[in-house]
Amino acid sequence: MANPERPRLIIHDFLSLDLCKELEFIHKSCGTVGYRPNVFSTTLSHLIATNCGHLIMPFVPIRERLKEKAEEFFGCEFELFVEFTGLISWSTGASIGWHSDDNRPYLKQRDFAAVCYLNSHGEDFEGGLFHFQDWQPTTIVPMAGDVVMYTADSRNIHSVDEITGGERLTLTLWFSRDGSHDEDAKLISFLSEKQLPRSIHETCSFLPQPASSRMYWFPPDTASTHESGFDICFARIHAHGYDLYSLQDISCFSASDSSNDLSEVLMAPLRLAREHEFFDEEFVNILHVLQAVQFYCWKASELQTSGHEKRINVVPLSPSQREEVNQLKHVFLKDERVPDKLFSIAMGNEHSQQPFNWAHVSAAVTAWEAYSNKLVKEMLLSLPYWKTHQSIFSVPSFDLGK
Ligand SMILES: O=C(O)CCC(=O)C(=O)O
Ligand SMILES: [Fe+2]
Repeated sequence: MANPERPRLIIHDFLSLDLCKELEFIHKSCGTVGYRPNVFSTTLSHLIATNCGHLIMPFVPIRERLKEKAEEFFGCEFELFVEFTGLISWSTGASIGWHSDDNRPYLKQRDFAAVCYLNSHGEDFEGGLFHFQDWQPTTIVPMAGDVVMYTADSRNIHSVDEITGGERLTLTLWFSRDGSHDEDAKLISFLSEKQLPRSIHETCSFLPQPASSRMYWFPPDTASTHESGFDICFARIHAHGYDLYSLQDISCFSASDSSNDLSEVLMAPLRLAREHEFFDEEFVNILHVLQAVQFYCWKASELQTSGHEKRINVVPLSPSQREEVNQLKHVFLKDERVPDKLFSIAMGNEHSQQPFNWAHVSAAVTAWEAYSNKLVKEMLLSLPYWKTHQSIFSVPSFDLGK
């Protein structure tokens, strides 16, 4: 029950499991380094920076529902503003001690928090329980679809236990009463500055572009060296059992040589390999590969039954190609055990448990293009309304001419 001294709210099943899965897809195909050790995040501005502004669309109705709920529950007679929206994943070893969410001078504008759990304790991860320091409930067991809302001040001191296995995922929002911290205005101006396609018919409008400097992860204790860091996209692709085959001559790169800009290789065309063969279709860069792989994981069960008949071209790797594949892996993953531990999918119920089939990967690429195209179209139609109102909202389909 509402306690005026400890204003907090727990709502079960606020988000559908389908939506949780879609947001998981977005995070795992776009996420970058987070704000704490072993934490990864996908902010809306990061999506725009990687030419994936269209992936904001699934967030729009949820942000509205959460804001409405916060205003209703916390009795705000006035409009709240969304100060931050992000997908945040916590891997093995991540935790946070007792704190309030406004506990830094630069966080004082935060008035309320909403944390939506997108996966479940005991199924997708171990550890990671949420605790309030006092008053009920003291412990919240994260379950997909549930939301916890609380004031960001010292009336709601809380902590998160260390994650001991798997990857815990949340959608986290902070709300502010201060309009100068409205995230929407910044996002709209960022979106407007980007070279957006003039129309959906412009080819490749949905192709992602890696933001190189932010896609590289370093373990907290060796932050200044390249020795045990790894590329996040590469690591996620690897965690699903794939390798990458570059069309570039990579013989000049070596794991210990940081004088070459290694990340260039991942910005260039790549092919997807698995065991002793590769799929002879070109992906424009590593983020393109990752989005296709994660889309396959998300939609695996539907793709299995859709009877996709497109001809696919799978080629055996020659011994020298196999060597190049291994060399590339060594450059970008270094010690494979570190990324495998952070992104282990052993606990998840992803497609690793279903028989692998290149035809389904091919079907996933086609389906991913259709999904992305649909969102690009919706975003392009919505943007003029967002600019006019300086607010990101679900434009009624009547206004969009649907
Ligand atoms: O993920 C959670 O349950 C809460 C995270 C948290 O306390 C924070 O990010 O400040
Ligand atoms: Fe917090």
